[in-house]
Amino acid sequence: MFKLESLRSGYGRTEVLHGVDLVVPDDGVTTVLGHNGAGKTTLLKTVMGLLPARSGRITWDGEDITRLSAHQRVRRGLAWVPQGQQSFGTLTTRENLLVVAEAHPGGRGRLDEVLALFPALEELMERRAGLLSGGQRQQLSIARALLTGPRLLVLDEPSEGIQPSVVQEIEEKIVGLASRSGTQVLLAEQKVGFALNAADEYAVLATGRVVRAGRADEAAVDAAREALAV
Ligand SMILES: Nc1ncnc2c1ncn2[C@@H]1O[C@H](COP(=O)(O)OP(=O)(O)OP(=O)(O)O)[C@@H](O)[C@H]1O
Repeated sequence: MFKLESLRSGYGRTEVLHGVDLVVPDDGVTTVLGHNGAGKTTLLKTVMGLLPARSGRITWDGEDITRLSAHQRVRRGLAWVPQGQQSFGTLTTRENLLVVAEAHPGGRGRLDEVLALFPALEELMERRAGLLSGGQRQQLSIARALLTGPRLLVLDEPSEGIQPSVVQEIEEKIVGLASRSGTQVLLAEQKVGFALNAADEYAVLATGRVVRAGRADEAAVDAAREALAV
């Protein structure tokens, strides 16, 4: 289990997260819901080690990883898909994949498996990433992260700026990742439908505090909407 306990972090003198508790179950998906500025990206960056925790703990299968560098966390199996479908725009899809595949042990061997998950990318291998649609770029971003062979995939607003039909496809891939290949997923979202369809657990974040959390069952939709409306 991946666990955050009383996690605090922020920027300069400003504390943004004021003691966040959260779990990502084994083989499971946890989504963090919240409006713009609630602290979702700050939370994910602290999980990745891109921002230091000021206090509190991050543990993974019992190991305290709170003070590990981002690099050490990646080596333990964390992978990061940042907001905004980031990739190298002037490189082709193939080059974008190979840059990651070659930098990680076993990356090349995972290429076929990852392309089987995102077959749309196979037809776009020679196209520059900068010319792909938002949905295609998002698939490329997730594929790049999967080439590292992660045990926990961290995604920041994967549905942002993507047309609804593709959002559903990405949602299905994320659910499949957790249930079929046992990859844990932690994702931040603003869209309640997407967030809860894909998730086993959810937490609603408001001004850096968890104001609602629980199983992502049918009752969660109303509970999450109510918490977001406050
Ligand atoms: N680099 C930074 N320096 C200072 N303050 C920051 C920085 N990045 C974010 N903040 C502030 O931290 C707070 C939380 O921002 P954060 O980006 O974590 O929210 P979010 O929930 O991810 O929002 P969004 O959905 O808009 O990405 C906001 O008040 C924001 O202004």
